[in-house]
Amino acid sequence: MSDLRIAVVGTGLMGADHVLRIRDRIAGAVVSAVIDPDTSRAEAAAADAPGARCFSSLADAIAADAMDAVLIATPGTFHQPDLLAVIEAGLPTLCEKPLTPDAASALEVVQVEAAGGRKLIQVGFMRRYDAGYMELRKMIADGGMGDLLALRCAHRNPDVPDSYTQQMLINDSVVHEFDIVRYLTHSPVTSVEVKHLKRNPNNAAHLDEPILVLLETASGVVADVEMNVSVRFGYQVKTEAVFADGIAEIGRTSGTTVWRDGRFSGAEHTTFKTRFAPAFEHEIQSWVNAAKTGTIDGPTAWDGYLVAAACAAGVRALEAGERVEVDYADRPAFYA
Ligand SMILES: NC(=O)c1ccc[n+]([C@@H]2O[C@H](COP(=O)([O-])OP(=O)(O)OC[C@H]3O[C@@H](n4cnc5c(N)ncnc54)[C@H](O)[C@@H]3O)[C@@H](O)[C@H]2O)c1
Ligand SMILES: O[C@H]1[C@H](O)[C@@H](O)[C@H](O)[C@@H](O)[C@H]1O
Repeated sequence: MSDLRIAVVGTGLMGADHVLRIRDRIAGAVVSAVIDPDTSRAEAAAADAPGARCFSSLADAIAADAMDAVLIATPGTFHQPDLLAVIEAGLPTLCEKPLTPDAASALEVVQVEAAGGRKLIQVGFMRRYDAGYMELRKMIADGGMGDLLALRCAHRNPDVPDSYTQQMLINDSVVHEFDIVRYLTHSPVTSVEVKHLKRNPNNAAHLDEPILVLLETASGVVADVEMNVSVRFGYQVKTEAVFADGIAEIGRTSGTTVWRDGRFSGAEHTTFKTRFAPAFEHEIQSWVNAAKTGTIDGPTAWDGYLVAAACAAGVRALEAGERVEVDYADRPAFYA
């Protein structure tokens, strides 16, 4: 079978990284088009992808029949029109998280996809492809450690761009925990509460963080998430699962520890690019394999909608300072 021709939409931090990954690490696919209104970025990405054509809009690339599948890596606020366009064009698509930044526009994507009768949209919740999270999910399902009582999560970023807003603490960052908590527990998030921790003086003036987010699932598991985006010294995503008969922890270090001069030291990641590199690779290879048969293999648009609905409650909880119940639309039979 010939290589899958992928158009990468948005060639910023994430899109440029995906271009290199597809070129160097993914089998059976090539980057055939790069799309960005910022032509210098598109050209820089094209230079990394032999044979790729540059476009300034997805519409132009679709009109030129430049791809078999699409990888959307633009900021979430730009996702919805492109998602509707790829559904209309029948193109299997991997869309970086969030599906869209609000529940109403996410639900519209779901409804349009369902009406078209083909699952074409996969959402980039790459933690589902991380070895640690996969092992933890299995451990929870196996039940060998007894009931799962709680999840204790830390999500720490060294910094964020100037364009990062207070609401993005929830719908750009904790968005990952909204998905993974449901994935780990097989149970939807039903309520959200947010507490402000003591403000970090290192953060930008418009950000009031770190925050502590409490997610409760229908099964009664509470997950607490320390969301902290100005730690400066590293990137860390870790989860401790508290069971009745033991504790499991994933994500603490990136490898070798050294014992020297009476002290232990070890490496820690400084970016999601390395922390989740194997997960991104696993995610994209699975998606490529499925896209070659015209479908997807991972979190669906419905998963993206559920997270968007939970994030909407999260933003209300952040702003109102009170516990907020999540309001979900009924699941269309198409996603049963
Ligand atoms: N899974 C992860 O861990 C992870 C990590 C980083 C970013 N992301 C996601 O990836 C996406 C991109 O984030 P980023 O940090 O790379 O952003 P970025 O700002 O670095 O890059 C975005 C690029 O998109 C371009 N763009 C904007 N509108 C466009 C349009 N309509 N068509 C084509 N290009 C357009 C911009 O010019 C820019 O070059 C976001 O959805 C973000 O949440 C995911
Ligand atoms: O877009 C990024 C990305 O999703 C990272 O995985 C996450 O740690 C950051 O908080 C977020 O801003």
